[in-house]
Amino acid sequence: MKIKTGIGIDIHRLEPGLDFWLGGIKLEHEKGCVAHSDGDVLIHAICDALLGAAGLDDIGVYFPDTDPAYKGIDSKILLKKVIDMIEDKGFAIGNIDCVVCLQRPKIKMRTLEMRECLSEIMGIDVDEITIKATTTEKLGFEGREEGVSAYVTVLIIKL
Ligand SMILES: Nc1ccn([C@@H]2O[C@H](COP(=O)(O)O)[C@@H](O)[C@H]2O)c(=O)n1
Ligand SMILES: C[C@@]1(CO)OP(=O)(O)OP(=O)(O)OC[C@H]1O
Repeated sequence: MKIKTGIGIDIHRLEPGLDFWLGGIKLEHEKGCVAHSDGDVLIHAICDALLGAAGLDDIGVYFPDTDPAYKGIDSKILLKKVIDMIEDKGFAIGNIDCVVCLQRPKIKMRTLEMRECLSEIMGIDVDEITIKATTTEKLGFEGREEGVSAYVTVLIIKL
């Protein structure tokens, strides 16, 4: 049995008047992520962690932000494509651990919904996905509510 780990980080700018997609669900907030896709920073970090663990390249290589095909795309579609890619290489997901750095809004009451959504796409038990949230105590770009960052580690297994 071969075990591999991966890490993924993504950051997006927050601006007023945009939808705020996070972990596959839409949050109620006056700002949303500036992006080529729907800007789901958590899903993008999960994709990069999975791709890295499987020895593949990063999300922007497979889904370039210059390609009109991905304009406004639902990041859940990209995640499904990444799952297919790692499964094609013979890997199964062990667990995924995530941290979101976001000053506002509070998201902890919605993380179960995110985990359920992601577990359905990834075909893994909801307990294998953990999502933590932290403000940055008003420090840095997250603290100034200029942006949001997500940090993800994964473990994948080749039987
Ligand atoms: N966007 C956020 C940020 C934090 N939380 C929850 O609040 C707790 C306290 O946050 P600190 O930044 O003071 O550590 C944190 O542990 C999260 O449970 C949140 O829900 N949404
Ligand atoms: C998802 C992709 C593709 O639409 O674009 P963005 O939504 O801008 O997101 P980012 O995390 O900057 O890069 C990955 C991309 O190539």
